[in-house]
Amino acid sequence: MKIMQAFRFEAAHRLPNVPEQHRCRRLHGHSYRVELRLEGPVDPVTGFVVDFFEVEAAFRPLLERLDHYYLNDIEGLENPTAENIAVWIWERIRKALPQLTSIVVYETADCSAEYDGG
Ligand SMILES: Nc1nc2c(c(=O)[nH]1)N=C([C@H](O)[C@H](O)COP(=O)(O)OP(=O)(O)OP(=O)(O)O)CN2
Ligand SMILES: [Zn+2]
Repeated sequence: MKIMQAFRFEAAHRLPNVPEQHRCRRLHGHSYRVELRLEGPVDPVTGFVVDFFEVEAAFRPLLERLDHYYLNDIEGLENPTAENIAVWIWERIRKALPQLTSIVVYETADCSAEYDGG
């Protein structure tokens, strides 16, 4: 069974490694959406793969580090692309959520990056 829980955060960033004329080199912000995707058997007693409350508790400390911050200031996010944010979250949450299969980070409604550890 597959489950997914989504979270949102607001943050500012700039992409330091794009060409000078690229607009994303300038300071700007996004309303990010993060999807945590998990997979596993359904516990016959609880009816859960993982309790959504447990997923929320695992992600909360990371959300607090991201929401309303300038992402480039965060260690490991000096180049805060959607791809790098997905990897950053994966590396910090995976131990707490062994059923995690992938993380999707949306910068806009139309653009996202998905990381599955591979
Ligand atoms: N592969 C990636 N490409 C780009 C990333 C990224 O993380 N991974 N990021 C950016 C910029 O952050 C940029 O800000 C993206 O947002 P935006 O310019 O708003 O993109 P839109 O297409 O939604 O812009 P419109 O104004 O709607 O045209 C760039 N590339
Ligand atoms: Zn951007």
